[in-house]
Amino acid sequence: MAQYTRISGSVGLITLKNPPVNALSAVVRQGIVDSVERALGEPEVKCLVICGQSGKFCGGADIREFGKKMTGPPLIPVFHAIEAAAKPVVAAIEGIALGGGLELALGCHYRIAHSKAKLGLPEVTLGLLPAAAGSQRLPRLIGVPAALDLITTGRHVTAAEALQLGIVDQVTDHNTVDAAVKFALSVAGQSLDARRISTFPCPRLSNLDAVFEAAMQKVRQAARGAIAPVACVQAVRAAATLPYAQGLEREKELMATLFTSGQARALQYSFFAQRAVGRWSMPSGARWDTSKPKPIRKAAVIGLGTMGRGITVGLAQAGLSVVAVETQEKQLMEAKQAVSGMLERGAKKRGVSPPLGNISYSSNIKTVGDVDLVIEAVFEDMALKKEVFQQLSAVCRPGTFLCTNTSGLDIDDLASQTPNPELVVGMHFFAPAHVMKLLEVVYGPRSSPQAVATAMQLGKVIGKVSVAVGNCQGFVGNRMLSPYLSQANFLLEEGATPEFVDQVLEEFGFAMGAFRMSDLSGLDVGWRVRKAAGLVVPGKPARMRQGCRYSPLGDLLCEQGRFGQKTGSGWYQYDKPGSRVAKPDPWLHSFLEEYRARHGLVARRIDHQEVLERCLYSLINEGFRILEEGIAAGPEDIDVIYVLGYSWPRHRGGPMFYADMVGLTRVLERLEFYHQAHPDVPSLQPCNLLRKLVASGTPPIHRWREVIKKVHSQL
Ligand SMILES: CCCCCCC[C@H](O)CC(=O)SCCNC(=O)CCNC(=O)[C@H](O)C(C)(C)COP(=O)([O-])OP(=O)([O-])OC[C@H]1O[C@@H](n2cnc3c(N)ncnc32)[C@H](O)[C@@H]1OP(=O)([O-])[O-]
Repeated sequence: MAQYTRISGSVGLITLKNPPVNALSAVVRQGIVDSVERALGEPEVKCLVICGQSGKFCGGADIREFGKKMTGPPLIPVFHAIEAAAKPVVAAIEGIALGGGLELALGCHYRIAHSKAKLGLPEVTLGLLPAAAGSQRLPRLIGVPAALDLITTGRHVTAAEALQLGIVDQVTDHNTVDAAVKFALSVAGQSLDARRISTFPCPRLSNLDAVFEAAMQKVRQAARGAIAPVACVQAVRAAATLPYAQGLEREKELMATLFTSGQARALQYSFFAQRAVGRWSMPSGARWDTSKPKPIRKAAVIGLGTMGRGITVGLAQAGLSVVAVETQEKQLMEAKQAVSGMLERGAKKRGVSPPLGNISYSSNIKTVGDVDLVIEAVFEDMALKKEVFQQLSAVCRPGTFLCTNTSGLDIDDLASQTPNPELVVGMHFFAPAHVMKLLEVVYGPRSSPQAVATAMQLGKVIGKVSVAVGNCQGFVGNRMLSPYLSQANFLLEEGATPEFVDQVLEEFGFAMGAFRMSDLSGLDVGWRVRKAAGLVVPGKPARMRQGCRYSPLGDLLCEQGRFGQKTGSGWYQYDKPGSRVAKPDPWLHSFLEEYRARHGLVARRIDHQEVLERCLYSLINEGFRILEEGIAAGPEDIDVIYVLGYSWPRHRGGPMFYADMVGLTRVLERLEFYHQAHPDVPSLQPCNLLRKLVASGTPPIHRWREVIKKVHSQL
């Protein structure tokens, strides 16, 4: 709702009340209309102030209403009524003014912001554009280049930047509503002719075409198939070239296309999924709302390689006290220098001082005796990790949580090295650990709910989106990647090239195709895992392992020392070791030809559809298996992992959302087709849960949990 009160007799105060972010729901919109009308009708009222309750101005349109039947007054006329008012209307912006929230403020005659407020038009991140006249008013207020930047990136700006850009008129460190009331009284009675943004001409640009061409090129490059950023540029162009009323029409047209697009649905699903993963649950019945985390004040990181350094930086930046341990003195010194550099660069960017004092460095593991939680981040080697866990059990005080940063090793096996396995959880960070948003929190069968809650909470404190998942080979992300990569390899055996497979996957929206990504992460990583799993056995029949089809192509490249970018060659060739520019490699092409000839394989023409379906559907099928086994609690968990950790195109929601969009019946049919053609590839065999979902009438994704629950109850 919107509450109307009178302040100092002559100020009408409208307070938006719709927790948690005062979104502009139908009731709020109606409340604004009624309150404005009332204030304008009261002769004693000289001016109006609009604010939001609980220190939040407004988080924009109510996203929960999208896709439902529209009720209540539409936003544009509401904002026009405010702008047309004969009494000054001042927006008192505390906390946030985002999307429709900022558009509401732009409809007001003046804007006063608290110094800690954040403002922005993030609609593009939801697959939309600022369609309550934001795309038309903002360029008129701050000029085309600045508006293009804000609208196409959706970035939030601080109050200070908003003041500099001319979005707000005043910034205060004190009570914003008081400041706005005072300000409103000071301008009461003055002409408002120069305050109505919709009447402003858009500032002229001599190089208009060049500016828009450059903007379009930039978004097309960054967007990888996303349509909203392109529509945002088109809407701003309308503001720059058309009268306001026509610009609004164009904005409406563009919004209509976006609103009904699958991309907007995917991005909005992704928004809610990222929040839903915080409400985790375990098959044991333990849940986020019944498991209390223990506060962590002091943590230790063991092993200061690339991952350990990033984790140390993340913890220190979040204000925690960190003991950073590396047993070799020389490596310890190198790590200290690297960590300090990372902290200094990060602090410079954020305009704060680097939290160097939060970290104490040590070469002695005994120094972690008084910490609340340890994150072990030594080399991915089970024997080494076990040794470290045994040492930690001896030196840590009782009750210390022991976490391991691993991308796939058995958490329970490690936990068995300690007298208190309930205190052990996995924390799978993604490189670079201080930058990547994703954290897989892996619980073993003996991890306590409190240990999981603590790791999840710690993830939140250091700015991660944490997803709780069960213990299995590769957890969720890497386990699903395995059949995807296998298919990519099989396609090469059958006639494709790495360039073609990557091109198809990149056109789909991945930042990098399977082979470019493998070259970047290092081919030796998977080789080591396959060796440990007993798959790389010289002398075995080359293309079968444990009764299933196996491609040794990656192993053969590693045997040649081709580990990817770091060695200057892998699936591609590079100018020099470490170079990032991948070039097709004639050597690789002849190697593939020889390989096919040696194994009697005849290259055939493989089309886009086959590459996409085999790579993606096998990955999705593994996702269904993961859900069936209860390793992930719901499809949102998998989708968040893939969007944040594996560069799955955000505008496609995630693999499970994509399956829903394609249609589960179609996914099932195609998997059946490919499994018939490749009966020795078990990952192409449709899993039970997928069959059950189809049999139960292909419910939409938000209802899958009901079917999953039934499957679990039958087990
Ligand atoms: C043809 C039709 C014409 C339409 C006209 C277009 C109008 C306009 O241009 C479109 C928009 O405004 S688009 C909108 C543009 N605005 C945006 O894109 C802003 C989106 N929001 C954000 O970026 C962040 O939530 C904040 C920074 C606001 C708070 O961050 P934080 O402090 O870390 O908190 P948190 O954990 O993130 O959220 C807490 C709870 O609030 C919930 N919720 C949040 N916003 C919501 C909303 N607008 N709505 C509903 N709910 C919203 C959120 O789900 C969560 O619920 P849960 O049940 O507890 O899980």
